[in-house]
Amino acid sequence: MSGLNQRSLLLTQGDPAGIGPELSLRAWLQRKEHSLPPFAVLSDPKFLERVAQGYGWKVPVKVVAIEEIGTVFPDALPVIPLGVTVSAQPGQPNAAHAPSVIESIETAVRLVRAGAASAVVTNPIAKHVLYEAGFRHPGHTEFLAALASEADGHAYHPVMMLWSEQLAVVPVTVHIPLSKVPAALTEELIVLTGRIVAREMRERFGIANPRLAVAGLNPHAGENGAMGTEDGAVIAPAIETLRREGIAVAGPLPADTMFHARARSLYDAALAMYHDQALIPIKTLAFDEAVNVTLGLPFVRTSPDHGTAFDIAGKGIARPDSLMAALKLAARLGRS
Ligand SMILES: NC(=O)C1=CN([C@@H]2O[C@H](COP(=O)(O)OP(=O)(O)OC[C@H]3O[C@@H](n4cnc5c(N)ncnc54)[C@H](O)[C@@H]3O)[C@@H](O)[C@H]2O)C=CC1
Ligand SMILES: NCC(=O)COP(=O)(O)O
Repeated sequence: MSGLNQRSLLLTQGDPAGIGPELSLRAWLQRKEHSLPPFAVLSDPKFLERVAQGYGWKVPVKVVAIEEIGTVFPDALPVIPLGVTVSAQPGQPNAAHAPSVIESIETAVRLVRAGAASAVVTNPIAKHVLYEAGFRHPGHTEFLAALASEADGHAYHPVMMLWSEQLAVVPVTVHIPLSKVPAALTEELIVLTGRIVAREMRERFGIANPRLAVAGLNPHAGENGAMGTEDGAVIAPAIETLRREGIAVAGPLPADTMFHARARSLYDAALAMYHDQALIPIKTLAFDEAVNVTLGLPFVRTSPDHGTAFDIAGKGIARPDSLMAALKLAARLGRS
């Protein structure tokens, strides 16, 4: 495998009715001004050509073998074709699109695991559309871990991190209803998540002694038990365990005061107890720059922080910034 090829990234198709296709084309068009690393899209080349034509964008689409990505990328958008044809109207999701969405992810993982490219970058998928087609995984995060486990028999615990220069957040529980969070939140889960975050902040992000901040679950981190018991009974003991292991951890912190600028300067990553506790602060601070990166996998995966945005798909107004940030972060982490 050539060095050039090993630096290439594989970008999945995502939901073809969402903004993923137009963002992939836009990112390629802006490759020079943003010094983007070479990438190939795993999709139907004819579909991408039609999307480009619809906007009047000059994007030559070229079917490539994986080792050609780096050499083709300066002059054409490299595409690795799927075994299915893709036809979709922007803003009109359909469960019939699921096979191409899933095949694109599976193929990217297989190729990266085989060492043929350095990282997987995923375009957004609409989870409910895939569920309609029988998809059993809550989202990419869990699906990618399942694919990795199927391949080598190891049980991976995937950890979702939303990263930006200003803030990195980790939801300890992820794609579950809010009503199920208290029961899902165990000392073991918090410790396991904290260990993975500390390790990968060191090994992948190059932070020698990462500082973690752990949020409480309840108002005022429980107010000494008067406003909830999980903070003292579950979160505090998990923090003690992590500290005994030599990890620098603060908490449980009241979640309402841990995301302002001075508080953020005291830690490298914040562990939040549920999805929105983590994602609201980072999407408010850095919606256009933040990247979703999955920790705990045997390969690098990043993604833009946003979803399929069916409301604006096909209008040509979707911003490619977060996808471009995801491509750059994947290239950086893929080198570690
Ligand atoms: N990594 C992934 O695959 C993700 C997938 N999703 C999926 O996306 C679907 C829609 O989710 P929503 O909560 O509506 O979030 P969304 O991120 O798709 O849209 C939220 C709002 O942000 C706007 N927006 C999103 N991306 C934008 C961009 N690049 N430029 C300009 N405006 C942008 C949209 O127009 C909308 O008003 C859901 O089915 C969800 O499962 C959501 C987040 C991540
Ligand atoms: N809100 C973030 C999100 O849903 C991302 O999920 P995933 O598909 O990356 O697991």
